[in-house]
Amino acid sequence: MRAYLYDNLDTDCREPHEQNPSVPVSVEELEASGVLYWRLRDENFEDQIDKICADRNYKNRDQITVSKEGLGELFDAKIKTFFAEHLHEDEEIRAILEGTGYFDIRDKQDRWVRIKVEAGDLIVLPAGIYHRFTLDTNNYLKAMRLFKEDPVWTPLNRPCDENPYRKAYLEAIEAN
Ligand SMILES: CSCCC(=O)/C(O)=C/O
Ligand SMILES: [Fe+2]
Repeated sequence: MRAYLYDNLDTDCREPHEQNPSVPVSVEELEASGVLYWRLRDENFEDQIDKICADRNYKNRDQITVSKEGLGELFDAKIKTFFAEHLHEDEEIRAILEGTGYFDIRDKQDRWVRIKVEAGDLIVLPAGIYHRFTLDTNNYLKAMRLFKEDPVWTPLNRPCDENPYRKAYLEAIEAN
């Protein structure tokens, strides 16, 4: 995982969009925005996932392959939905199994922070954070999705600042 400020250029979102010079964002700075990150080791990948699930009460899991082959005729629509700035009323928890991609999150100052993920990365985006996702130019990512009960992945597109989960998120990071 590597995180940095996004350059905000209006070109292909699958390009890196790293500023020049780059402005790196640390795991601690991501945590200040409520984003959690783990690096999972190959040797005991499953054990580490199981432990995080037990600690954080994630009871269920499934997998998604974000690629033309994996999503078939839904591919174009899904890619568009993923990259529209949105929030969810539950955490978005993804363990990357194969491939690469970018999660962009809005930090406390409402700047886009780009998080490059690859196999072995586990990321938790809190409920209420504005974010988006895109593949990179490799056009392939396979992820495990973890959730507590039933998944609540309905994307609520910005603006939805009156949403109670948005308000709770802002209060939580201010208190942080
Ligand atoms: C990498 S999983 C697909 C992206 C997704 O589920 C989502 O909600 C993006 O914000
Ligand atoms: Fe999302």
